[in-house]
Amino acid sequence: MSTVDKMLIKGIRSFDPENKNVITFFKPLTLIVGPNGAGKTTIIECLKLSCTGELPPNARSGQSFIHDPKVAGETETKAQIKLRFKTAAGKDVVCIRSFQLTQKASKMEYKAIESVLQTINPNTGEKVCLSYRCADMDREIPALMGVSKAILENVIFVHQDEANWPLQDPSTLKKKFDDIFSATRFCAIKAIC
Ligand SMILES: Nc1ncnc2c1ncn2[C@@H]1O[C@H](COP(=O)(O)OP(=O)(O)OP(=O)(O)O)[C@@H](O)[C@H]1O
Repeated sequence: MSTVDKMLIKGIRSFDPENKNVITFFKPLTLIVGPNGAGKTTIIECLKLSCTGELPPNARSGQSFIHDPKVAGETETKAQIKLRFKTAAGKDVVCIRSFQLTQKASKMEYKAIESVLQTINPNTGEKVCLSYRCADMDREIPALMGVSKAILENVIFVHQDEANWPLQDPSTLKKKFDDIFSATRFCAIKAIC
């Protein structure tokens, strides 16, 4: 079974860009407790983004997900999420995703600037790069974890704003079930008697 070990968050929502906030996850369970606005949802959002590449539903294409530079009187925030997990095969893997939010003349500009997926050689401790491309990482991480992207997005790290999807309209529900059960990978067979 794959396990999430540690996550570093810098410059995401209320997480300060100047400090390295590290969350360590414990076995068999980690409870995240805190007052309203403390950042509990942000932790789940960062786990989901790290594993699937998907921004939260209320992120305004990334702009409201990155710590607002105006809070510190700056014009730019550099943000990073670093996730360390063990694959289903027991290998240590690190995923690093970096972002930037810049105040331009009339609007804020969000950019995903670099990403890297590394594995750690257990004998030497040396880091070996598996991928630099976001699209490859978004595919490779669920495969390394042994969990589909649809399960990570809709079940394990489901966002609180989207948690009622089982009660949504029939077409949304069908699409989610098709994704979860990979129905689109199989051709439909209908028997007529
Ligand atoms: N772009 C941003 N820049 C700076 N701070 C932000 C930004 N977006 C959101 N915040 C702050 O981040 C915090 C978001 O917290 P989050 O929703 O993760 O908290 P929570 O612990 O899940 O709260 P609740 O219990 O109310 O669900 C809030 O305090 C909000 O004001």
